[in-house]
Amino acid sequence: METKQHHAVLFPFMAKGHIIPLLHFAHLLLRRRIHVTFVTTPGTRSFVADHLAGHPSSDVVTIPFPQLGILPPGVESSDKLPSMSLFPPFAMSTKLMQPDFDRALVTLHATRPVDFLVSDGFLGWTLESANKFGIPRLVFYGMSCYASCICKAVGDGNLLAGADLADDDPVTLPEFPWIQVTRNEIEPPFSDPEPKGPYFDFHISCFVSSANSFGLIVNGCYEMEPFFVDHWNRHALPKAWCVGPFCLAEPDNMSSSSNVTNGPIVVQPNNKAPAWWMKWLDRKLEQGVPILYVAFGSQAEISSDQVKEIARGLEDSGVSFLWVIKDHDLELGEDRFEDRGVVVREWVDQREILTHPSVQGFMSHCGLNSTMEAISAGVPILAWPMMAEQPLNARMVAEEIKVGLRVETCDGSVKGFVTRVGLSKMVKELMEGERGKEARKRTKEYGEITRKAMEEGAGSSWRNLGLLIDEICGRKEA
Ligand SMILES: O=c1ccn([C@@H]2O[C@H](COP(=O)(O)OP(=O)(O)O[C@H]3O[C@H](CO)[C@@H](O)[C@H](O)[C@H]3O)[C@@H](O)[C@H]2O)c(=O)[nH]1
Repeated sequence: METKQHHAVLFPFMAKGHIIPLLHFAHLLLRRRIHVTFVTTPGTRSFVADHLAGHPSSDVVTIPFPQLGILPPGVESSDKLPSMSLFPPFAMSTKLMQPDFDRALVTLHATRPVDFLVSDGFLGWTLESANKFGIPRLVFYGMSCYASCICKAVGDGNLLAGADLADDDPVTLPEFPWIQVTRNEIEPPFSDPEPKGPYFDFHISCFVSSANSFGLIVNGCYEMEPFFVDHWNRHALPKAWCVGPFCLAEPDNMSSSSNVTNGPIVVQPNNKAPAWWMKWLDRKLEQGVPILYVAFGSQAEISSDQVKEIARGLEDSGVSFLWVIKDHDLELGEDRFEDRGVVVREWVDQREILTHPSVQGFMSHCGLNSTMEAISAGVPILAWPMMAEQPLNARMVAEEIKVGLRVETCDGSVKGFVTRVGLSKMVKELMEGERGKEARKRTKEYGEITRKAMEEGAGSSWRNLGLLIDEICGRKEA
């Protein structure tokens, strides 16, 4: 007997670090035979469509990105902003998409009733849209429960209120006395002694919408942070559902499936020629040379002085490396690395790199996606957080689950400059030292845990997603 195919609408915030995990999540839903409509803007449509690979149970719907005078025309993804100082107006301008989104939802709902909406935490206004149609909303913030619990503890306790608190003074969290944070580790406006202003109000309205949503989906598994998941679910709303790591979602390449229950499944062959850096990694594997992968996500801003110092530090370390940089023009004199290190100035398939057997370490800014991709590949991290909640992810990595080490800054501040000496010392420690060895062992253990969690049928994340779908779709049908 055929069962009704459920329909989910997914609407990420316009940033690669937010779109990518929801694309992976889309594949998790497609594997459950749920029809997915992915909402995005025209400028990111092809990126989204490529990832969904024309899956017949998926659609891509675009709505225009609002054009505000303050933002450069044509920028529809925060990683394309010329400066992250434009992030607040970029994020706030998404509110102007509501009328178009509402119209899109009317059509979608009339054509194929929507069972639930998954939308980004930054798109708080989508709760109101969903409520108009009685559609339950799941929120995705792209944060671990560890980081969410710390942010909540800091906010609820007003812990950074003291005007005389210096930026690097440690503050102990009463709820988690083994954790200390500094003002420099919390993103403005929340690090201000008295947070206020339109961007603060914007976030507060997003938090309120989030708390009033059906649930929070977490890009991680319960076993990675059980204490913090339980803490969140006892003291905060909405309920957190650990259904990841999303990067372990296998694409469901169905070529034909209008009849979703019994449709033939044809796996499309991967005809892509390997990128030159993957061939380089293969060669290094044959030579038995371990590689440090160096990358800082899609939107980190690093000064050219700092980039040049990274080059010197990598050179001094004697370690072999593959370094992806966003700055296409900066002159680094790469020839001096000879065959020991390569610099890639293109978009790479990061997961493909991290799962290559020659990659034995990852110097990372600790965006949550990169963190989860490294852990699930069993690659230990050299944490160098740059912005957003990355300092908290770095704490989780180095102190809580101990799957990595941290770079040393010249003044001990999380925002401090990293010299060639500090960098090469920690690179060597990660790749060759005892602490690196210990972190590698623990990362492999956590990698195994994450893979088990995602196992079809038995894994905790797999089962959680099943329970969530039953609950949310059941509610709709009741
Ligand atoms: O050449 C590249 C560069 C990046 N990526 C991918 O892009 C994503 C980047 O995400 P992430 O590592 O989380 O970094 P950001 O882009 O910086 O992510 C933003 O979004 C994350 C999720 O909310 C937050 O944790 C970060 O702090 C925030 O900066 C990852 O999946 C990478 O694999 C590639 O595949 N190829």
